[in-house]
Amino acid sequence: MITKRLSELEDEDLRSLLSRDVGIQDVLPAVNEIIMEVGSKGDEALFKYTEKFEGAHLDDLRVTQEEIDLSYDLVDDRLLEALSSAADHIFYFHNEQKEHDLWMSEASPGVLVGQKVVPLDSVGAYVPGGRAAYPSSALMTVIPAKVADVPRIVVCTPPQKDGSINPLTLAAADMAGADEIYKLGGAQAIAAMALGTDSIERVDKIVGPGNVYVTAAKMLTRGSVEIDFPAGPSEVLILADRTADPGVIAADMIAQGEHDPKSISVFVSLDDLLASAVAEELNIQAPGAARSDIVSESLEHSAILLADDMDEALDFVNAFAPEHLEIITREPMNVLRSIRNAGSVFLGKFTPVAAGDYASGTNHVLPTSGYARIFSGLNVDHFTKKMTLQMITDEGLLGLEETITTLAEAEGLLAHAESVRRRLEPRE
Ligand SMILES: NC(=O)c1ccc[n+]([C@@H]2O[C@H](COP(=O)([O-])OP(=O)(O)OC[C@H]3O[C@@H](n4cnc5c(N)ncnc54)[C@H](O)[C@@H]3O)[C@@H](O)[C@H]2O)c1
Ligand SMILES: N[C@H](CO)Cc1c[nH]c[nH+]1
Ligand SMILES: [Zn+2]
Repeated sequence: MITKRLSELEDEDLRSLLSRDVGIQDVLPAVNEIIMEVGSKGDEALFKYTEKFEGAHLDDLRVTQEEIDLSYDLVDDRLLEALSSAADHIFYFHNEQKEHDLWMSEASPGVLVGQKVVPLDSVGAYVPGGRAAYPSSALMTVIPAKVADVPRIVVCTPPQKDGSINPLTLAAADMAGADEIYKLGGAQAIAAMALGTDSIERVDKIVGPGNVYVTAAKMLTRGSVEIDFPAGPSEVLILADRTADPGVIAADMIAQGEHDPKSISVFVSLDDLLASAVAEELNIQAPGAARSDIVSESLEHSAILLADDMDEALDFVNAFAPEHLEIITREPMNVLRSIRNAGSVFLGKFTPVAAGDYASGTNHVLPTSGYARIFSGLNVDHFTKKMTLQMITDEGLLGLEETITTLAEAEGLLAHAESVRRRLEPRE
């Protein structure tokens, strides 16, 4: 764990914090081999890798309706209620986020311009399931696709050793509205959805989080398929002043660390005493964490950084571009004004990342490794495309004639100019 003043960070430490190398480069050759094999051998490769990585021997990858029905029987009612409450909030938020299907507006007399939003034909949602089961990610990936009205939503998630899918994940995928569910994980799942096999018809776009193998596969198959963005090992940056509770900050760092040994938690403190108190709290809480092995590996490459003032802290936050940003200060909304790069922002001391992970309704599939500089988290727009529209009257075209013909002639494209003039000439 790096514990330093921001101004005293070595260049190398700063570079490594900002670049967050989670080892994608190291796994590229192995992942590429898996993708090539799925491309050449199809289902045969999928069965082979499922046996190798999940230890499950399968004859069929598609989940049956009986298995879906059984999953509801296997899951406790209390869990189903929690799923359904989370789903309600996620539907609410994404319905609010949805753009108008169609609009037209008069740019100048007789010139109507507009836009029609159209859902993609098919999407594949990857739902992780290696070190933990992620029913919540089934809701987060399928619900926005449903809200966008995508007609074919495919889910892939790794099976357990006995060949079944975690029943809560299965119930969540079904409850959210998945049309096809496959027992398939890792790079082989991404390759199957991108390239298609006898069992799985290819999709137009793949979304969803995953470990380095999944993220590397999404990056390598881009070209055959569109992807959302790299959503790899989870991360949090907490920015806090002396009003914050050190025990809460440590708990939130540990919560993110329990996802993956490659997860990273950074605390930027505006107060020296608070920084030491958080370090102490981490020492107390981390050994007792349920997944203490994963947490301690994650904390090794995490950091507590001391800022001299708010400006220095904000420059670092924007350069780091965290997946999750918690702002626990006296006036979090004031701080928000200066934030440009973060996947999702959690404002105030009663707003833990876990609320967004499960229940408040915002999406928890978010860009990691600094990609929040250029990508937005998963949202309804990821499942749609926009067609522009125009409808022009004779009066409108007359008003545009001079601009069109002048520019068309300047480009030497005289037929363009003629296509306008011809419409405006009186017919004999
Ligand atoms: N950024 C986000 O939005 C977000 C959201 C939720 C979860 N996550 C992240 O998703 C990840 C989930 O990871 P996970 O491992 O639990 O599940 P996972 O489903 O992503 O990965 C499991 C798969 O990895 C493959 N795999 C494992 N070892 C391999 C090897 N040596 N070679 C090739 N393939 C191998 C296997 O096929 C296995 O099915 C975590 O890193 C978590 O932080 C990110
Ligand atoms: N924090 C994860 C996103 O990085 C999402 C998640 C799912 N379950 C629990 N947490
Ligand atoms: Zn989480």
